[in-house]
Amino acid sequence: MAALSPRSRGVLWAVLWGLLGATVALLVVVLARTYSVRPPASAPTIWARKGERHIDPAFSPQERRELKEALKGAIRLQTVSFAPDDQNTTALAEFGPYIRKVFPAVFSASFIQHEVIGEYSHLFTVQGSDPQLQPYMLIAHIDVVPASPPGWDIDDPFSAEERDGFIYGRGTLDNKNSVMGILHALEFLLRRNYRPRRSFYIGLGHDEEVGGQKGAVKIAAELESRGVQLSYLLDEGSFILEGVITGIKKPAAIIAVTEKGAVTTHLSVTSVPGHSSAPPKRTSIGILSEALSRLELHPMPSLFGEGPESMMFEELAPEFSFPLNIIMANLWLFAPLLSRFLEQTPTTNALVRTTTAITLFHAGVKSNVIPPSANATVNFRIHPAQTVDEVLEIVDKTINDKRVKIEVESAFDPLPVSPWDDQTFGLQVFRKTIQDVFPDVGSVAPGICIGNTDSRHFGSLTNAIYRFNPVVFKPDDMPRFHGLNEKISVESFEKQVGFLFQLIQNSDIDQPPEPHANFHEL
Ligand SMILES: N[C@@H](Cc1ccccc1)C(=O)O
Ligand SMILES: CCCCCC(=O)O
Ligand SMILES: [Zn+2]
Ligand SMILES: [Zn+2]
Repeated sequence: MAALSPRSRGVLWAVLWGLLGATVALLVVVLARTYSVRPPASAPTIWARKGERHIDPAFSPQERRELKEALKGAIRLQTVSFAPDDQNTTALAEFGPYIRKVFPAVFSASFIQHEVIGEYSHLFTVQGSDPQLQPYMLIAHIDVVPASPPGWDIDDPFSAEERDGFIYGRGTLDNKNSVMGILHALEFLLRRNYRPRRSFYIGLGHDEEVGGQKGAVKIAAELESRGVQLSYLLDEGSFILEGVITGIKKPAAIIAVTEKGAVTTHLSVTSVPGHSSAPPKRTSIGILSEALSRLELHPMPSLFGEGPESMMFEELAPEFSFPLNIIMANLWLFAPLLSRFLEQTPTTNALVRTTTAITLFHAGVKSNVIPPSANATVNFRIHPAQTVDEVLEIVDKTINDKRVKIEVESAFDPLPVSPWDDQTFGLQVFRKTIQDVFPDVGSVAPGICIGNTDSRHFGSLTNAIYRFNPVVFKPDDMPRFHGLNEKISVESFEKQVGFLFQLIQNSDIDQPPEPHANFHEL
């Protein structure tokens, strides 16, 4: 220091003080955002409804047996979708008579209209006593993805076998639990002479797993032709996460306010067939395999923090203990650090970037014939901060091989982000109902549905589209989706029905009182 000229010493002191000032300022901002982050808006304590008695979701032992057996019967109907034009239509056709038999009150109520749409989908219109109240909609899907016995703990994925308190079967989580849960909640309310004030629709699509073009699309078009506008729509797509988000102790209800986009590409390479005894330097299989490997080895760029995923972590910040709470409340600063951690597992990596999944590969005709062609399908689920066009441009640049033909089978951009503020009616109802049925849930936060759902077809009927099933979801549940040992505990299913039983009643109030107001019993 002494060796420096007075002028240099002055500059150095200025720099040091400047750095200190900047550090202090940064610290103030970081701590202010952490500790001033609004605690998760808790639902109103007791939700008063004008002049109506509230019916508690207390189901008799007989009713609990009944709802369990009804779900099992639905699982046993193998309503499998293989492709848009390849479904088990026999089972789909049986589903209508089945629910008519299981839900007599729903099908006989004078104020409920049932319609079959697109041959195998179902639309119920439940006419409320107060036509002034804007209707809402609950949707779910009847169809399931295929399942075969190898790898399952039970003999038959469609047996609905009950074991250790769980009902096993394809569709127990995705999504017959919601189909049967919605109808059973309504059935139990009707048996208690309940008539809703606010009208609502129930839409049960029969081809969600293959895009929904014949079910949900037609239901939405029919309601649009009737001029229907919805106060909110609730579909599958997210859960009550327990032990899934590292660093959070209490269960967190994540309500997906958007869903990723998707693009399904078909890659192909053609070449001249010939005798395998005199092979060319490269075959179509080798060329395509190399292109696919490039896609897998060069994941899409991290966009973490540029979409609504940051809302989720900021809303959850108070649930984290120090120092994670500081990181979550300051993603503007720590997003790169957090994304490195999140990309370690498939489910959270799906929040960080557009995902790349090579799902089909067909090539070759015989072991001694040079393959005339090689074909592959790659399924991308697009991060909310990216578009179909941007993804396709990156795919083209990554493959960088004119011998590989790239075709788009289907594509749609990420969905709009639904409202998430204290004034949003649906959100108020969800918070209240979650508090009613899952009092140990520590927070309710917005999220992204990493898969795609039928709800994306209803954007012309409302902008308040939410994806959430009130089922506690643990780390070992994700692989069950479209995978092995799909199962739901009897307790979880009963609570799902209880949630829907409450949701219908809680949706009956006029408009939620100002948020954070004190609510009181009647
Ligand atoms: N829900 C399924 C099927 C689906 C695919 C693409 C669009 C819509 C639905 C999925 O997310 O994979
Ligand atoms: C939880 C994500 C659900 C995606 C929609 C489906 O696979 O039916
Ligand atoms: Zn599915
Ligand atoms: Zn589903």
